Amino acid sequence: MKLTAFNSLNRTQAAEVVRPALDIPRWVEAVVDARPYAHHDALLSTARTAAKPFGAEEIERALSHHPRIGERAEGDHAEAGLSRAEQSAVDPTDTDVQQRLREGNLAYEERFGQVFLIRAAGRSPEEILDQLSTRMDNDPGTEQAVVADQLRQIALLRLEGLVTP
Ligand SMILES: NC(=O)NC1=NC(=O)NC1=O
Repeated sequence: MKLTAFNSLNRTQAAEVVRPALDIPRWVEAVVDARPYAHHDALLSTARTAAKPFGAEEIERALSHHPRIGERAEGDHAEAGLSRAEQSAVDPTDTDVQQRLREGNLAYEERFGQVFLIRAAGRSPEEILDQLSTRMDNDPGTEQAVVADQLRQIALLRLEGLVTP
């Protein structure tokens, strides 16, 4: 949707447009309530500012919307489509990659108690697998900051596609 159209929606409609980017109510409201935006950069900078910091419960809520890397999001709602597109470099028929992702995801979840989240767009399976093993060495506090940053990157990338200049 164009920025001008986004500016003219009512609050409820505008919230529905941006929610697939990041389902954190405080963030959605901040982005919606700063309208009208004079230009696209103002939208992105508001979204970036509102996405820092995230509280632990906000991260937990947002993570619940992300399928595991390698598991294709089901459904035809906006978020599932975005997730499938972001993970398009991960070939579901590559059994070696799938196996390594499955094992890596499980090990990560056992250690950190939450899904492994990475901004997958633009990354090869090898890069994702490399991040998955590298981040296993993080302590929980460090890893939580990394997860928050990945959430921010995904949110901004999605927002750029949902509301265009
Ligand atoms: N577990 C994940 O990292 N999921 C995802 N990363 C993305 O960039 N999109 C997703 O759905």
